[in-house]
Amino acid sequence: MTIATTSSVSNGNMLHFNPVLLSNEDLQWADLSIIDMSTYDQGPEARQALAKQVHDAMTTAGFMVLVNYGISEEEIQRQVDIAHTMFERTSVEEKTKLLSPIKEIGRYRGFKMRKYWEFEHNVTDRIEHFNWYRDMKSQEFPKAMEEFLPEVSKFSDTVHKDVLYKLYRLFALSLELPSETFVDKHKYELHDESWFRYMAYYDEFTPDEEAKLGGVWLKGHQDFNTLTLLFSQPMASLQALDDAGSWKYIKHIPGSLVVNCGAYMEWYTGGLYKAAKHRVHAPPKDQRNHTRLGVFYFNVPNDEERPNTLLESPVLQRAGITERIFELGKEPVSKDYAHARISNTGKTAGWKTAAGAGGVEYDIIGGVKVPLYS
Ligand SMILES: O=C(O)CCC(=O)C(=O)O
Ligand SMILES: [Fe+2]
Repeated sequence: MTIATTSSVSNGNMLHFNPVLLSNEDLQWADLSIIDMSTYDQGPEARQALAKQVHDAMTTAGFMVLVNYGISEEEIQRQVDIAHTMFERTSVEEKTKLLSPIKEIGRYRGFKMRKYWEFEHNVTDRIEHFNWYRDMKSQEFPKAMEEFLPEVSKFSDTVHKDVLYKLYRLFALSLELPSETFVDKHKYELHDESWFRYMAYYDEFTPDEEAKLGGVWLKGHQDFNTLTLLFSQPMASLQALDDAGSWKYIKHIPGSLVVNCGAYMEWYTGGLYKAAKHRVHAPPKDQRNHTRLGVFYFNVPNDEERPNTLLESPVLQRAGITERIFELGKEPVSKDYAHARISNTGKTAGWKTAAGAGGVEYDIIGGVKVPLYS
């Protein structure tokens, strides 16, 4: 068994996480659009050009990479350091006390410990995560995070009210919808099941376990939420499935933000925008034996929203989309569907089935067909 080494040095009250060095191996990279947000406030033409890029990225891979979006590389590293400090300094007893009520009520707030998700051939995951709501007063945090809570709160607010809202305004523009269409469905002030996450993948499968999983650390899937924001990390590990059926690594651009289209955005656009098919694979040899530690935001609509196709979009109309994904009034309710998806992740037959390369299995969750990719 390999021992995952997480190199860290102490900096006052804080541990510093040393990210793995970039790989020198010749890897197959996904060809994703890079969107430079520095032009967002440079007038209607510049914004229209960004919206066009969003449209093109979302109608193809369902992935895009933002640069110059207002959060620096240092600020991301600071969040990773807080995550590292918190994971290292929180006892198993405290983590157990703050366990996510995943099974009980399908909610992520709190910790998911390793080995909870069940994958192929009876192998369980090696992923630990801690999740929080943007209304941070509504939950308990581990003690080791307490002194950092004001800055975590500031970071979370900026991600939602600045980065995400700008993105939603670009999405609306790209669909020729009123500017606040998506902002109004994902209001900062209202409650929903969106979750921020610190997520650690420990490189500690036995060779036998890893062989049973074909080197896959998290099976190919689509996120169910509207958009996922993944702060880029140096370990080559996240992969996108391209149209030719090949998995390609997503290249690290320091300080960038990987944006992933989820199922709700696919529903809102009647399938015009594609929920990104992605997975997490073991890194190349020169990045082994290092923990992969990242920061994420998974955004879902406010609790009472019922995501369905926005047929009023002239872009959808021109694309010939005339039917809603759900009959009016039969759409899942955001808070209920989140419950169904969260409680079933890593637990259904689809997650446990080894279909072989290129295979797709389906679970039915909340009446919706949910694919998993091998
Ligand atoms: O770890 C990553 O980069 C992606 C994680 C992921 O796909 C998920 O949690 O849904
Ligand atoms: Fe995902």
